[in-house]
Amino acid sequence: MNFRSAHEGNVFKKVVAELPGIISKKCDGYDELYGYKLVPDEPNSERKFYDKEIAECLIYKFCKGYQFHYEIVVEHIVNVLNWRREFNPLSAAFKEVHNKELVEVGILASYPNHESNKKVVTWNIYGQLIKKKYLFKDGEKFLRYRIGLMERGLRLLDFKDDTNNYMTQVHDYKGVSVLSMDSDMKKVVREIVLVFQSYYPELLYAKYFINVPSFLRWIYDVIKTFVDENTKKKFVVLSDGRKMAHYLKDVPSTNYGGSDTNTLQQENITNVRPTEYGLYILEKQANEDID
Ligand code: HEM
Repeated sequence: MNFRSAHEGNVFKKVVAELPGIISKKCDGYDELYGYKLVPDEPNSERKFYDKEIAECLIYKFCKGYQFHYEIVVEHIVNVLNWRREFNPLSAAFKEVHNKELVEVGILASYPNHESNKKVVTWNIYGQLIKKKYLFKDGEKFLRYRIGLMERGLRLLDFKDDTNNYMTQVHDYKGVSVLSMDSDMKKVVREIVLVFQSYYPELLYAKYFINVPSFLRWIYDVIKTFVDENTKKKFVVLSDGRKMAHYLKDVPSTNYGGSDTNTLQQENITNVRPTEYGLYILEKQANEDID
């Protein structure tokens, strides 16, 4: 953790110290973030889930993301926890069964030899959805699928490791044509972009949009209007997908300019498990449902 001034260090300490009270008052006690417990366990609790170092790394991300402005940091943590309590992203990631056609286009891969924060890559092969517009009709289902993928991707990060605590994402738009984006799609895209911006701060390192022909740049310009400045700086648009190899050393398959003959599907990490605390929350919810 780096503090550029005493003020930053003080804000961080204040957030850590006051968070238990804030969460119990403003989040109905919901203290889970990306599967980790943000506040210490009760002294008499049977099971212990709190990992001080991880919790502080996560709180530090919020402080950094909101420029160590105490009120804004706290407001965002409260919003994120309340959103998680309602939306239940752990369920989207580890319990719900998503449409097979969506699952097929989201691939999680890990490249331990890559440079910092390019070690975990989510590939979204959205070009393959072009003839499947019906998948965008139910925006909620699409959103739950995409958030589930995001949460599972977060499990591959190591929040204690500065070289692997952000993720990289790739959108492959191969096959997308001029008349490809209808209003259902636009609505879904907008919603996901806003959810990522509001509830997943300081997690994206770089985002590549590949196989985007020049006549589709207008879509980029439209979507960019609802993306915040900081996120936009992380975007790279490439017309030729093979150029990906300039940005990710070990890219699979020659389609992305790599020498590896593996396909993306072969690299896909499917056996991602929830954290212990995530599992505990899911089990508790299941028991409450039975009651
Ligand atoms: C019709 C085909 C397309 C589909 C199905 C599609 C799908 C999506 C979806 C679901 C998202 C939400 C964010 C995510 O899942 O990571 C998204 C975001 C985005 N897309 Fe596309 N898209 C399409 C075409 C394009 C094209 C041609 C461009 C041009 C570069 C583009 C640029 C973007 C940008 C800039 C974002 C915002 C990313 C973010 O804020 O994280 N999209 N798209």
